[in-house]
Amino acid sequence: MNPETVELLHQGAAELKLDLTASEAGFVRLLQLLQEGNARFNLTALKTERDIVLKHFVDSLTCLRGGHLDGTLQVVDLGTGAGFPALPLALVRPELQFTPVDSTRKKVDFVRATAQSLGLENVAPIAGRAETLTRQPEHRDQYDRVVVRAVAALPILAELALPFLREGGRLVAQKGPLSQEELRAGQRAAGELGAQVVEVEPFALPVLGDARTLVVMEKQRPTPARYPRREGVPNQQPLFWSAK
Ligand SMILES: C[S@@+](CC[C@H](N)C(=O)[O-])C[C@H]1O[C@@H](n2cnc3c(N)ncnc32)[C@H](O)[C@@H]1O
Repeated sequence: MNPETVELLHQGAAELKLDLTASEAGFVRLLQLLQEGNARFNLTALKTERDIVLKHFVDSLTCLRGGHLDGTLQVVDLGTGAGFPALPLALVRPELQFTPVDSTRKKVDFVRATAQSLGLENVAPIAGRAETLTRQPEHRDQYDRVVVRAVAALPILAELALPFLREGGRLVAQKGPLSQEELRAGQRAAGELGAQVVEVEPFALPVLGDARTLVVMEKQRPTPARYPRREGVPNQQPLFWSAK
């Protein structure tokens, strides 16, 4: 990582009130592993150091806003792709135990190998679809948090994520700008699935200023057994949402 990019990483983190001195070497290595992975198979559309550092690393760290990930927690990263937001969060929060989930085995293999290479013992990825994993007793109602970035519209996320959570657990969804329609559908879906939207916080991505929204849902009752519907249905027929 060139010195200007290292500086941007620290500048972005400082806007989030994070000190990355202890984890800087991990981020430098993560960038290298991502670029090597990209050369072998197309892992992420972002290729430049600056884009990866600001739009993957710093963007992932914004999930820490609001303190929803404070403590010793079991956290699913739903639709982790190449490991976002789980890998940057795991680098700065060793007390969080991450289960990154993705339906694409190739991506999960990359995240596992990368976590091993970084010496991250708090990352244990699994391959599978949320609709199927949350039908398994070892994954349903088990986790304290689900984090998610860039996977689907809110009502779809609610159906895929809330079944992972224990009562009192929270879904922390990092989104772009949010329409009133999507928010309303998300609120109705949350209610249907046993949860409530407890926070909607618009903010600007550090350094770049791009619009982001952190949406937090808290699970208050068990999710009805009929959810999630079978694989693909939450995306094809989102609850309370036709604008997709
Ligand atoms: C656009 S990528 C986002 C990756 C990553 N979260 C990020 O922010 O860079 C969405 C990922 O979600 C995964 N995904 C979508 N639906 C899923 C489901 N139902 N269960 C598990 N993974 C899913 C896809 O395979 C894909 O890797």
